[in-house]
Amino acid sequence: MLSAEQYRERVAGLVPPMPVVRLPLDRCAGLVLAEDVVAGVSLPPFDNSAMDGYAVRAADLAGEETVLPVADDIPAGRTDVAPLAPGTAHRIMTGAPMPPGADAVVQVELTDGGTEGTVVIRATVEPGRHVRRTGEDVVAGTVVLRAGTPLRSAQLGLAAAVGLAELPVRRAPRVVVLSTGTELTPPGEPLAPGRIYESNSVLLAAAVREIGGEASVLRAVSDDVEAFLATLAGLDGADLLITSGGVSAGAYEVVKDALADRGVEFLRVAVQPGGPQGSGRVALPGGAELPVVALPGNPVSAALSFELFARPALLAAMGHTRLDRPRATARTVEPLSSPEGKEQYRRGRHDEGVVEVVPVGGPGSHLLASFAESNCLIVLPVGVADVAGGDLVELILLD
Ligand SMILES: Nc1nc2c(c(=O)[nH]1)N[C@H]1C(S)=C(S)[C@@H](COP(=O)(O)OP(=O)(O)OC[C@H]3O[C@@H](n4cnc5c(N)ncnc54)[C@H](O)[C@@H]3O)O[C@H]1N2
Ligand code: MOO
Repeated sequence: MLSAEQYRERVAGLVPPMPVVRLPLDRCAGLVLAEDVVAGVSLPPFDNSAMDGYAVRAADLAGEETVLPVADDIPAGRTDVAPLAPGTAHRIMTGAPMPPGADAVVQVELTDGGTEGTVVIRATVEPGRHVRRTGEDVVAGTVVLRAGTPLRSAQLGLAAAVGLAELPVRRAPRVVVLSTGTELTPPGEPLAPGRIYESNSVLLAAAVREIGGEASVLRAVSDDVEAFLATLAGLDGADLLITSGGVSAGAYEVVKDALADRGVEFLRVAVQPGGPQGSGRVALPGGAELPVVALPGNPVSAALSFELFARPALLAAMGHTRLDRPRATARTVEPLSSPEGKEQYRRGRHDEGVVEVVPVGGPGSHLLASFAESNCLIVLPVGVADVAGGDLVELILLD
């Protein structure tokens, strides 16, 4: 039996790094930058005003009130800005280029707001006041975003600000999710006796999309090996197949029966939930090799197996270097027990400061509602059988 850590390493090697592609900015959110990006322009690209007001020479202002002639009006976007003559002011708007010769801006609230003719300025200012200097934020020719940076809104805004329309990224992995089980009925349809609604494919596809992957769901296949193998025929472009169900010890273990002789190893991992697992590479009818992670069918087992094994593998393939969720320690308000020799993951809700954690529901891997209610996992490592109320436990923070 492999430990959770050993199995995680095995699955990590399954999905190769995604190819680098150039994508328009609006398709880059959630992906990882593949190359350093150099700014073609400085930010700001020119000295400009930080306030609506008047561009002046600071030395021209003296005493409580100065009256200056207003020689020009500079809205943002103007490109033909005349120099400021000594002893005059230009009305200027936020973001407009500073006129040559001016060294400060007086905000309009400190003036009489005069436009034609003259302005009365009721303040003095130091040189540089309310002027945003060229290159203060970014200097043209320098690296603004490093390879390996996860691209979120702030990074994409910066790329656009330095004039880039697209970025080199590792493309999203294409993950096919396939759940198996003759008992499964798609949600929305009437439920016959002995059947249950299919939920794993919805949960797993959402979990793939949450980390920026592309997920497509194949209709749940029945426990029929031929039907299962037939679905593999159309999977040439996929980067990973995630199956759920059919991997344990029963008489109708469709995934195991179909794939055990085709490159997928089925084994037990010392975790609960998530004991029975399968992983490997399957040769597709077209000749390509498809990485497969075969997860157990119990809903919480499938979810946790994705969390512990498939998620880090996909994140690494996308170019992420931080593969783990944040962890914390907190006091459990209730006692907990765990099967010896297994790493157990209990569901819990921590309070805002992550001081205390309330275990939610029991350890059973069918308890999907308590999983949905939780915002963390409580890790009970191998060797820990009993934890008393008030003891410190390690948490994986999910929110
Ligand atoms: N004799 C043994 N029986 C079982 C063992 C074992 O070691 N010996 N292991 C148990 C553990 S632990 C798990 S986990 C499950 C894993 O079983 P399978 O991966 O073969 O999954 P199934 O039998 O197909 O389903 C298990 C359970 O989950 C429900 N299920 C399956 N798929 C879905 C889905 N897409 N949406 C919602 N619910 C699903 C299914 O109806 C079953 O109730 O095996 C134990 N048994
Ligand atoms: O490993 Mo199973 O996932 O305990 O229910």
